[in-house]
Amino acid sequence: MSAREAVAGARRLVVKVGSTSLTSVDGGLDVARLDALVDAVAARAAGTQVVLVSSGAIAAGLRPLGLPRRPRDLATQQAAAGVGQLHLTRAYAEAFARHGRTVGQVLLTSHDVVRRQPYRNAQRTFERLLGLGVVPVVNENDTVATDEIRFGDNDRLAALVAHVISADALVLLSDVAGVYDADPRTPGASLVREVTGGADLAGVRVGKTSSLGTGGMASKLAAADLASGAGVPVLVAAAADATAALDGAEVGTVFAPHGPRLSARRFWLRHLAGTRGRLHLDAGAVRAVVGRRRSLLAAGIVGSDGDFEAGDVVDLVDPRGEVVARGVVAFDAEELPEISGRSSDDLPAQLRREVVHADDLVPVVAPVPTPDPTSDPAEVSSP
Ligand SMILES: Nc1ncnc2c1ncn2[C@@H]1O[C@H](COP(=O)(O)OP(=O)(O)O)[C@@H](O)[C@H]1O
Ligand SMILES: N[C@@H](CCC(=O)OP(=O)(O)O)C(=O)O
Repeated sequence: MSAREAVAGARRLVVKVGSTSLTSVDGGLDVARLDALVDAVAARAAGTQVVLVSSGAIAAGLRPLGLPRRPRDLATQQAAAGVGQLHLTRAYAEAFARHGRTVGQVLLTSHDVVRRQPYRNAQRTFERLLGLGVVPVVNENDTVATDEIRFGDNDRLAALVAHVISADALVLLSDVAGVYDADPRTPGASLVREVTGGADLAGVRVGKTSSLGTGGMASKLAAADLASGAGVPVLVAAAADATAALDGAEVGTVFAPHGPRLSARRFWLRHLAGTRGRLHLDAGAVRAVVGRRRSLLAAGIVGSDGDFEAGDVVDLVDPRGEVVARGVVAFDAEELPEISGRSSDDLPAQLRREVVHADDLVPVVAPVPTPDPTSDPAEVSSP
C-alpha cells in the first residue's frame, strides 16, 4: 500500500492545520476557511476517527486585542492565545455542529507527556473522546506553557499525538502545496512529491516561515521525519486541498514510513521521556544493550551521575560520552555506586536484578539527514 493510499484508507487520522490557513494578520480568524476545512474533515470523519491539531490561537487573538502583528514576547503571545483559543474553539464547535459532530478541546504542554503517568492519562482521554464519537481539537496550552515546557510548534505536537493515539496516518495542512526543493517564493522551486528516505530531501532548501506561522517548513520536515520514522505515513499538503488530500489524490508531499512502528511505550522512551541522569557503560555493555538488545546489568556500568530514582528514565552513555540508549532505571542513584562493576553473583540477593530491563530500553538512533541549510543564514529556520 502506498503512503497516499494509507492516508485515504486510515481509520484513525491526525490532521494538523497551521495558523496561516485559518487566520490573516489583519482579519483575525478566517471563519470561511475554517468552515471549509471542517467540511473536508467531517466528510471523511464518517468512517474515520479524526483528531484535529489546530494552530491559530495566537493569530486569532491579534485582532480582538488590536495587535497589529504577532507579538514577540511570551507574555503577550500567551495573552493573545488566551483570547484567540476561545474564538477558535467556538468556531470549531459551531462548524462541526453543522455536521452533527461534537468537539472536545485538548490543550497540552510537554509536561503532559514527558512522564509516563500523565502520558497515559492523555492517551486514555483521547481513547475515550474518540470512542464517544467526539472530534478532539488539540493545541498547545499556550497560556501556561513557558519556554521550558513548550513543544514549540504544533507540527511536532501533531506527530506526537499521532503516536499517542496509534494513528494510521498524519496529515499536515499549510498554506503551501507541499514541500518544495527551495522556498516556494523563489522562481523555479518545484514540489517534492514523495519522500522515501533522506536522499529525497538532500537537495531541499528551507526558507523562512510565514509571518503568522511558528515552525515553518523545517518543523514540518522534522515532524514528518519523527512520525514516518516511527512507522506513521505523513502527507504535507495545502489546507485548500484538504478534501483531495484526505481522499488520497496526487496532491502534496507524502512521506513513506521508514521505521518499525514502535510501541507507545518505546516511542515515549525514545522521543518524549525527560531523563534524570546518566549511566556510563563499558564497551561490552554497549555491545550487549545496543547490538544484542540485552538488559543492562550492573557489571557493565562504570559510573553514573544525576539525581534519579528507580522508575525514572536515564541516558546510557558509551565510553566516548555519546548517548547510545535510554531506559527506565531500576535503582535509585544512591544505590548505583555500590553495585556498579559487580557481577550478579557477587551482589546480595535483594540487589540482583537488571539495572535497565531490555523491555524498558531503546537505542538512540542517529537522526535522518535534514535538508541542507540555505546559503543565507537569515533565511534558515532549522528543525
Ligand atoms: N522548501 C519549502 N517548501 C515549502 N514551503 C516552504 C519552504 N521553505 C519555506 N517555506 C514556507 O513555509 C511556510 C509554511 O510554514 P508555516 O508558516 O509555519 O505554516 P503553518 O502556519 O501552516 O504551520 C510557507 O508559507 C512557505 O512559504
Ligand atoms: N500554539 C500556537 C501555534 C504554534 C504553531 O506551531 O503554529 P503553526 O506554525 O502555524 O502551526 C497557536 O495556536 O497560536
